[in-house]
Amino acid sequence: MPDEPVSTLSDVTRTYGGVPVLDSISLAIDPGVTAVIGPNGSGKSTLLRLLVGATAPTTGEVRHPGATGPKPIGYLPQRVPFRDGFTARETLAFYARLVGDDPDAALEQVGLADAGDRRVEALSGGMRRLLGIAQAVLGDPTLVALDEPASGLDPGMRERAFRAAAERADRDTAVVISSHALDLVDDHADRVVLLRRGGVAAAGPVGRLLDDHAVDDVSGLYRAVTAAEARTGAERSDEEGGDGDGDTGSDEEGGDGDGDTGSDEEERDGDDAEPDVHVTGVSER
Ligand SMILES: Nc1ncnc2c1ncn2[C@@H]1O[C@H](COP(=O)(O)OP(=O)(O)OP(=O)(O)O)[C@@H](O)[C@H]1O
Repeated sequence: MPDEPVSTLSDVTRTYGGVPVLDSISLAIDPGVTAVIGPNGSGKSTLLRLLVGATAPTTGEVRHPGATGPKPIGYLPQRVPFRDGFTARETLAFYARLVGDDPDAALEQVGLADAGDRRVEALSGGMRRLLGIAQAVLGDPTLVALDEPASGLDPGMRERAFRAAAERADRDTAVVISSHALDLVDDHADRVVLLRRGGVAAAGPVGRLLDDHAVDDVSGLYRAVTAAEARTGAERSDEEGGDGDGDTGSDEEGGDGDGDTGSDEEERDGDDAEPDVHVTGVSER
């Protein structure tokens, strides 16, 4: 395994309307599959956007010491903007030409070989997602960041999408996947980053985190960490005479709220009343 991580975030804060969405995060992204999990609105998409350079940090630094090659970074955004009027194959061929890759092999890999002649606007939402994954991994990037690749896919396809993504990871390549599909995270992730209220609540190899928290799977880890943090928040609120935020439930099934609709200048609702229970600066290194 190379000594240097593929990417690093050093003390990164990202604010919207002056409110930190991610607060002083430090992470090293090593080769392998890293799953970014956490409740709706915890900053998963923002973390991926920061990683790929789609959003600039407000403070701190994102670096890519190990991301190399003609296309160092591949990215599947939460909503994929393909241009209408072209077929799936034509769409991929356009991007494939830029990096000398084979569009048909890419279609095959995500299970869209039979849909190559269909226009992108006629594809189902799930098929567009698969096409987005195929586009993201064209050119064999060293850092692949996929935002909710399994969202909207049927059981067979979500497994296929995750497997296709995970297979990209090797001793040089990091695949970072944000997802609410904790069963797939269990099956395919080497490491987990669990975001919670703007901070990294847990990060590290899956096996080690499960041992540390005495749980059997990633769902158990999610529940253990979010419940422990909610308790901490309630304790703090008791001490401060407040009422806590009572956010103990899992948001895994809370749909795929995208929270990614506005410009960076857009103001969001202030939530300053939330107890500040971030565990920041957890690094895998
Ligand atoms: N461009 C933006 N302008 C204003 N606020 C934003 C912007 N992008 C994200 N946010 C806010 O940042 C917070 C985190 O959003 P983000 O989409 O990163 O969370 P998430 O964990 O990916 O959520 P989900 O699981 O619902 O997709 C949310 O409160 C969201 O409203």
